[in-house]
Amino acid sequence: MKIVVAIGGSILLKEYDCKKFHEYSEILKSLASEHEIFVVVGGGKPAREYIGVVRELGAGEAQCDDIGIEVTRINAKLLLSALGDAAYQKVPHNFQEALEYSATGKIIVMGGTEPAHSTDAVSAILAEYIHADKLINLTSVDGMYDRDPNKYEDAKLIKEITASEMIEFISGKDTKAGTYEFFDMTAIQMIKRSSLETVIANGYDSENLIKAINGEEVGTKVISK
Ligand SMILES: Nc1ncnc2c1ncn2[C@@H]1O[C@H](COP(=O)(O)OP(=O)(O)O)[C@@H](O)[C@H]1O
Ligand SMILES: O=c1ccn([C@@H]2O[C@H](COP(=O)(O)OP(=O)(O)O)[C@@H](O)[C@H]2O)c(=O)[nH]1
Repeated sequence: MKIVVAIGGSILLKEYDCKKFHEYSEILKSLASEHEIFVVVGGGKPAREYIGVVRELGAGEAQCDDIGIEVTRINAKLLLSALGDAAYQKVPHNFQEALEYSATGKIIVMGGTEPAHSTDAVSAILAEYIHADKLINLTSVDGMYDRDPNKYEDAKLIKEITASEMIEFISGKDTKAGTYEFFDMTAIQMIKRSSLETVIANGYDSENLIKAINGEEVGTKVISK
């Protein structure tokens, strides 16, 4: 299978250390013996901190996004360091480059592309671009809830949702640099139009990636309609 894995910066850089990079590099290498793997890495706390500084310096939102993109690419480089020879050692800056580099047969790792969306959107566009079989989005919570689980103790996990329902849910949410809500609109629209099989799961437990690939019940399944 061709699989796009989005790993939130909140997972890889919860602490500023190499543990999660190592853990994911081992799993991705073993998956790559059977599947074609593309990874999209988010910015996490470092991106939000840098965006905060440049915003204070007077930068507009698109420029703040640009700083965020740079940070996602640094995170992508860190994962490339962990993956070594199993990955193509250059971060694609757009989808065409990602496709080009994948001809090497190696794991591809990228960050952001252009302003006005998050890496969730990058992963969904990439999945459409390369005709992926599956998109797996690994984030810091167990999936999509009926409301923010970090704010509401009684929030309920949604096991299955259609892309159309998600669009309704997310419309009107904040879209400032560094704070693209849980899932951004562009990402969901891509999932809807490309009939992409998508799972959102908790990336703190890297076993969830294997479960999602094997079609076991984990996190939230997004149905593309
Ligand atoms: N309905 C929701 N379901 C799940 N998480 C939500 C929801 N609304 C807001 N969140 C928040 O979204 C956060 C995950 O998104 P984000 O911080 O962008 O992570 P990532 O680094 O994985 O992109 C969670 O920590 C959670 O607090
Ligand atoms: O293609 C991209 C990817 C990222 N970003 C910026 O980089 C930040 C960090 O990316 P991430 O996907 O981690 O966003 P988050 O979900 O944390 O807002 C985002 O908030 C955006 O400001 C962007 O503008 N374009």
